Amino acid sequence: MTAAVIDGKAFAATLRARVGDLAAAFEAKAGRKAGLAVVLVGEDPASQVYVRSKGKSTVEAGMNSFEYKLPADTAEADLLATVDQLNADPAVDGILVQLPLPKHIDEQKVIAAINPDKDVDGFHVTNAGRLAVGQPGFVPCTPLGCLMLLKDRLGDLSGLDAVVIGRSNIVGKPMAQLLIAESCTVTVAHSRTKDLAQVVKRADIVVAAVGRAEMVKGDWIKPGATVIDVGINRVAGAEAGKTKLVGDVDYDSAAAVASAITPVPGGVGPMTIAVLLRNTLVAAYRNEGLELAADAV
Ligand SMILES: NC(=O)C1=CN([C@@H]2O[C@H](COP(=O)(O)OP(=O)(O)OC[C@H]3O[C@@H](n4cnc5c(N)ncnc54)[C@H](OP(=O)(O)O)[C@@H]3O)[C@@H](O)[C@H]2O)C=CC1
Ligand SMILES: Nc1nc(=O)c2c([nH]1)NC[C@@H]1CN(c3ccc(C(=O)N[C@@H](CCC(=O)O)C(=O)O)cc3)C=[N+]21
Repeated sequence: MTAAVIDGKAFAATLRARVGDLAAAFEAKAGRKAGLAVVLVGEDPASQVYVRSKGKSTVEAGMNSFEYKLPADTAEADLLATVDQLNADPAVDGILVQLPLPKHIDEQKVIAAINPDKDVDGFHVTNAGRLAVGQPGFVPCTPLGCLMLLKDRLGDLSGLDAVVIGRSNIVGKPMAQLLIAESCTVTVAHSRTKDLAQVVKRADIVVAAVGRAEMVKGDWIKPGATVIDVGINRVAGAEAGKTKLVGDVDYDSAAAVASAITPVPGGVGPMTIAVLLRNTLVAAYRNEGLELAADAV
């Protein structure tokens, strides 16, 4: 079998277009644009690329982008003051503080400072709790993007065996919550999991969010399974001095057995940004007390 390629880039473009239409409708009703503030502390080149890309997509979708670039030695108190200022700013509907933060800053403290109703990353404990108990709130962008791709491909997920590899607060755990809510039978694997290959072999759905280049091999995959590769790993390329992006899944061997698979790049990554815009739009409607149909976007 040669797996179908799940085109996250194309799906994300469609989602961004829908968000753009609704952002224009929001502006007409509210008399202002929806706004996303992105805060970057330090000069990590990969983070700078993401932040630039987020800013560009935000403006393209007809929303305001407010970028805050703070030096790497910014004091925690000053970052918390910036978050407070954004919490109080009515032009800002969504706040994203790019992670990871420099070592001297307590990430949990910063996330806790964000108003949960502006927490478009869905990282605040209030939103994690809402997801866990099935209340409306903000869901982290990457796992929600993965779920959209899965539902688009498979329709009803109920009764399917899903294995999530990784248990981080930003990807693995919320991904597992979403799949439980879809009535999958969910296994969460991590670095202490025994016989990972055998665990993965059971799965109709494999979500790999490990951070280890090409770790998941084709012979771990059940024939016909759907594989979602969240990993973004920069490795040495074929040409000397050049690098390339690879996922957490060994693409060629997995594509030979899976029925469908996301590529890296062009899979989950573009979905993350599109869902961020979607969450910002939803935040804007809620913050203005305007109706937005649950299935609008
Ligand atoms: N496409 C996108 O938009 C995004 C991509 N990413 C990418 O997704 C990947 C995961 O990110 P994130 O969740 O933040 O990473 P973390 O490092 O926070 O978590 C990695 C998880 O993988 C587990 N793990 C590590 N090694 C192994 C192993 N050998 N076998 C089994 N499990 C293992 C860890 O287990 P333990 O808990 O036991 O340590 C941990 O739970 C990264 O490649 C990241 O770049 C992340 C966010 C967005
Ligand atoms: N508060 C916070 N929220 C995040 O959502 C967040 C974060 N911090 N820190 C870093 C991770 C990582 N992340 C990605 C977003 C887009 C791509 C993406 O668009 N990737 C392209 C390739 C881009 C390239 O070529 O480098 C793709 O996969 O096709 C990847 C990774 C969001 N993150």
